[in-house]
Amino acid sequence: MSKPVVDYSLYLVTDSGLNHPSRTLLQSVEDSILGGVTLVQLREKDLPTDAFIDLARKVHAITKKYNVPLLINDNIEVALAIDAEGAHVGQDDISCVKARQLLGPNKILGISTGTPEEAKKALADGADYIGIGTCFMTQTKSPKRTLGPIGVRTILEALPADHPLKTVVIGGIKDDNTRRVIIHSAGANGRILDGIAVVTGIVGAKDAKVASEKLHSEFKAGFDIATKKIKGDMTGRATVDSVLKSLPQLLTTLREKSPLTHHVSNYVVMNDTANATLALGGSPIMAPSAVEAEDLSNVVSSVVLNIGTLTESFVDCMYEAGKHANRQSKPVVFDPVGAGATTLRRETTRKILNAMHVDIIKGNAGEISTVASLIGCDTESIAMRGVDSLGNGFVNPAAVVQAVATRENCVVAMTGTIDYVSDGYRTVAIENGHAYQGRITGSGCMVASSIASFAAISPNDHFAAAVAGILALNLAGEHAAARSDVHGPGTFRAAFIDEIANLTPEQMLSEAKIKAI
Ligand SMILES: Nc1ncnc2c1ncn2[C@@H]1O[C@H](COP(=O)(O)OP(=O)(O)OP(=O)(O)O)[C@@H](O)[C@H]1O
Ligand SMILES: Cc1ncsc1CCO
Repeated sequence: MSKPVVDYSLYLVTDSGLNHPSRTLLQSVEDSILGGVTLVQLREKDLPTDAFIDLARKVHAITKKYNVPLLINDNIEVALAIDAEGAHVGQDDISCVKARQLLGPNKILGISTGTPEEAKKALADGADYIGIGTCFMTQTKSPKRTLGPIGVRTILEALPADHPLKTVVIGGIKDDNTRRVIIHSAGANGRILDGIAVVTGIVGAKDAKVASEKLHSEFKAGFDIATKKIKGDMTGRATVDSVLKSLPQLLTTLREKSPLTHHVSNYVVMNDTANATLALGGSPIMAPSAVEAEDLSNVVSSVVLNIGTLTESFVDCMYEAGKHANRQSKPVVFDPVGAGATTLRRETTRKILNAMHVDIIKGNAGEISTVASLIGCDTESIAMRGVDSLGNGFVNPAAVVQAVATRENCVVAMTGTIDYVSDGYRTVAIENGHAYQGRITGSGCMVASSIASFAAISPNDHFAAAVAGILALNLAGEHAAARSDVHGPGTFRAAFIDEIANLTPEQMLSEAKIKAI
């Protein structure tokens, strides 16, 4: 019999210890197949061979009924005894080469990998697929360091794009992280994960069929978006020209709808960001407790996460708020304040980018540079901090925002004398604003709030939201600085809030100094 063609998209890995007490493992397997599982691995670390064979036969009877391949974990003897479709081995089990010899050429063989080197070796040793993990911390595995989508991407990028080796991700994959794992791990070489391997999310779920259906549809949604990302598909994105024309209407809509934004922000700027949000026409709620983040996610229209004054409780709240905003498709604006300054800030920034999908990253040049290095942007080719660097520290700032936006599949707004915004497809430079903005604390944080208010009313175009958010405050900055009653940063601060409120939609068009790049 020739090797079966495998659909890796939803791969169930069983674990009797984690199986929901309301049903047997066999029921879990059948329900999950009815819900869309395309491949099953029977993993029984503690069963003696005879009992393992017995259980494997029963599972195989079910999988065969639905034409779903069954792989046996680790034990090649069991795989051969029941004529399973293949086997999966770990790094510490029988070697891939030996397993292939025993199984023959027509069985499916997979191996667990956690580094680019292991992945390349698996390819050379004749594996059909690799399981890449551990992606997130799980009940079954607690490695010292998890890969996160960024680590998964590094492994995908180490593999040749055109080789038939398939890839699945494993470790803490759930319905609420599947989509972003697939999108974020998509490699610059065009490699997209072929599937997700799930343990607890299915066998431990109350209803294995419903859980599988949800996981399958999240995988498909993520795969479609990742494919578009890889192809650089502009479908559905307005041109820069039409975005600029839409800016007055965006301000009008914001004022009509007055969207509520959940701020998990820092102690220094909380009051100013709340007032700036109100002056613009939005509604702020400053809520740093993780306990109310889920409730709030039902009523807010966007979220700002700001790491300015980092404490453990702030971080907990950011994870909760981000996770629930993702679940409800509400935009998340991330402001990695001082991201490069300390290990805690770097690590928190890395964890936030791994733990949720951030729709818009807003930062100054230093912060965006830190993000770029954390996510593995090719810093050489985007020419960061060169000798001829411009005011904001990059030889080519537009290339930096474009590269980070492409890699994270989000919008990046980099502030400074000139602001740069990109979604990876469209990039602009905004030349409005006044030096006084750089002389008061929190002007960047207020920009994040403004972007979040606009993102709430522009859910399908966060690029337009970021451009509008920056422009609105920069115009207010120019107007405030020109006032005869402004004599320095103190009077500017008050006048700035006034001028945010006084800004007219028409000025968003007539005074904008925005260039497409
Ligand atoms: N010299 C300047 N000329 C024009 N606009 C400026 C200038 N300095 C800052 N701005 C504007 O101020 C806003 C905040 O940018 P900045 O890069 O200073 O933020 P930041 O460093 O993150 O601030 P903070 O950490 O205090 O919140 C942006 O809208 C930017 O355009
Ligand atoms: C000054 C300062 N310190 C932590 S946060 C903050 C405000 C700028 O974001």
